[in-house]
Amino acid sequence: MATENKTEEEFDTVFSLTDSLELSSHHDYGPTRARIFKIIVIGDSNVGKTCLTYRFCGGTFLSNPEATIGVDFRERTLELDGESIKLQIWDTAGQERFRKSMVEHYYRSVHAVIFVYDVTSLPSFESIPEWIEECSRHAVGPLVPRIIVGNKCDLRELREVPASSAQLLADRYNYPLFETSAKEPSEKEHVDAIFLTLAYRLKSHKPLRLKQLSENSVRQLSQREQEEGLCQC
Ligand SMILES: Nc1nc2c(ncn2[C@@H]2O[C@H](COP(=O)(O)OP(=O)(O)OP(=O)(O)O)[C@@H](O)[C@H]2O)c(=O)[nH]1
Repeated sequence: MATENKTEEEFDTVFSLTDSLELSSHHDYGPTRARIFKIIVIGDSNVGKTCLTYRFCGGTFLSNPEATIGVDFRERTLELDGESIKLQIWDTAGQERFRKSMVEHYYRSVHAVIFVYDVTSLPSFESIPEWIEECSRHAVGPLVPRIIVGNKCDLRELREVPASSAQLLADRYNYPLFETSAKEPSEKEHVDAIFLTLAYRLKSHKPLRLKQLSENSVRQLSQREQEEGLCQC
């Protein structure tokens, strides 16, 4: 899906929804009685933020997305243990020129953050600490769950970021790590698992057992490593 400039009216609608979330935190219900959670997806340009969110919300892969300008919004409602949870996903622009006027809005009342890098681009991985730092600068609280995602695992020959380096970074921050591909149809469940992990965390308000999740993701990675050779996805 091509991203496009949002009209002021569209932004106002979303921001007023976000403002209302701010008033009562996690206990907000939309008209369908679903609790609504705002998740932002951030990372360098071209790492696949739009494709990942579209894969989760739309089910398919966007082969030719345009660069995101400002922010794009997608939603998906999940039924978890008999409860409706609506994830409002903010797909943000990676390019500085398309994001600077919007940054304050991204971080306002955020419930969870997904940091994305591209496994075929070392610079995009090296930027992750800067994105984490930006989050902290915008007063995203330490209890707001965060996940690191390495995308484009299907490009096996082009991988520049070893899974082991990514795991070291994830361990340093104690965030779960997922590696996946928005493109590979067989990875759809893995993409869903990223968002589901956050949804369960937000639903339960319980601290994530980060170490365990981290170990699980390593186990998944190494199992796949054995199965598929180089690529961990
Ligand atoms: N091979 C492969 N290509 C991908 C994958 N995910 C995204 N792409 C491609 O990478 C390019 C950038 O994808 P986007 O989703 O627009 O990246 P973005 O991070 O949203 O970029 P900005 O909007 O500029 O911040 C597009 O050409 C996608 O088709 C993936 O998992 N595998």
